[in-house]
Amino acid sequence: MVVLSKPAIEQFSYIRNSKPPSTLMFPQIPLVDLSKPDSKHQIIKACEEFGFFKVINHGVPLEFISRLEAEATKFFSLPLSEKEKTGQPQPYGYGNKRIGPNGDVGWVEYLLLTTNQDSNMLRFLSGENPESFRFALNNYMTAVKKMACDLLEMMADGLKIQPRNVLSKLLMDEQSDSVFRLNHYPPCPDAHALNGNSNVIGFGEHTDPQIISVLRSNNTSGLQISLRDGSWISVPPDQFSFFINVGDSLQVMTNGRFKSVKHRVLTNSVKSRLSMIYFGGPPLSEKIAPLPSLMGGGQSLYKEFTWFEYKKSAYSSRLADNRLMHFERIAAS
Ligand SMILES: C=C1C[C@]23C[C@@]1(O)CC[C@H]2[C@@]12CC[C@H](O)[C@@](C)(C(=O)O1)[C@H]2[C@@H]3C(=O)O
Ligand SMILES: O=C(O)CCC(=O)C(=O)O
Ligand SMILES: [Fe+2]
Repeated sequence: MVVLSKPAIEQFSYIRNSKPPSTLMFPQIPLVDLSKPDSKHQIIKACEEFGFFKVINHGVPLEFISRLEAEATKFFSLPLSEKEKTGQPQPYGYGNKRIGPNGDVGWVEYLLLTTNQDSNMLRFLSGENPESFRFALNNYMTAVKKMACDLLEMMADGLKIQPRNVLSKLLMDEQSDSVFRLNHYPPCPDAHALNGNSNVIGFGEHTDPQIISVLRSNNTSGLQISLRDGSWISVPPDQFSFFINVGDSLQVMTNGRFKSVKHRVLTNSVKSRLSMIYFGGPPLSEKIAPLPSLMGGGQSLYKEFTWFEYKKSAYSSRLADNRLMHFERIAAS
């Protein structure tokens, strides 16, 4: 990570904390225990109320998680010139502070990869031992994709939709346009010194455009989600669990019954944060529309569009923009 001088750090956005961090902690993040028989109902409730939940007893081997964390830590510890050999994230590669193509910045460096075998995402990797990095990525991504598909099937069951693979088959498709991201947020010690009671933005507020996102981080706090009333709550970190985001596409497919969750990451002044996120997306040609059984005889809240069209529009937007707004159908009065 490039070390910024004080004037340069001022280009980052700050969040002023009105309350001390402890009172911002919110313990009631929905918790889904996949070993319990009623977990599908918990999932539906969480997707409707928060668009977000935490998963335990997930079945992803801890060894896959710690192996990838070790490889990612090694990669981000390389000199900048080495990391840059991976190529710029256009759209896949190594990125530093600039997020997306439209001027967003954050106190973060990252690796963005496609999971599509055809595109041979792993050729983007550089570093000392790309083979062991590839191996760790493959094991982790296979296990997390399987969990994402299991969750989507439980959602279909809970929503009484048949066949139960109606959502998961989009991730299983060979042409699935899924993405994998490793984010490294170095400590940002200058934030408090410069601005007193405030935090620097690591990753600005946004919703994820895909169907479902599966996030795992180390034990450093920073992730926040926005509630319906617009307030932000901190998600206590848990390195042994996964956090699930409803994406914009799943909001549309459930005709607004599930809500995509607005989230952001604040930097920590002492510890670095490392997160790994699988964004499960459909094939580019897939039509994103409400599932017929969720229309209840009513109208779709959204215009018809393909994932290609939505992605194109998303990539011409800023991080905090409401991307779904352009695809909402105006209700006839
Ligand atoms: C500013 C942007 C970064 C982003 C593409 C976009 O134009 C708007 C959506 C952003 C987002 C958020 C979720 C994922 O991290 C991501 C990979 C995605 O699919 O959409 C990022 C994009 C990115 O970093 O390129
Ligand atoms: O790094 C994190 O914890 C979340 C980042 C995020 O929301 C994203 O990459 O889309
Ligand atoms: Fe996100």
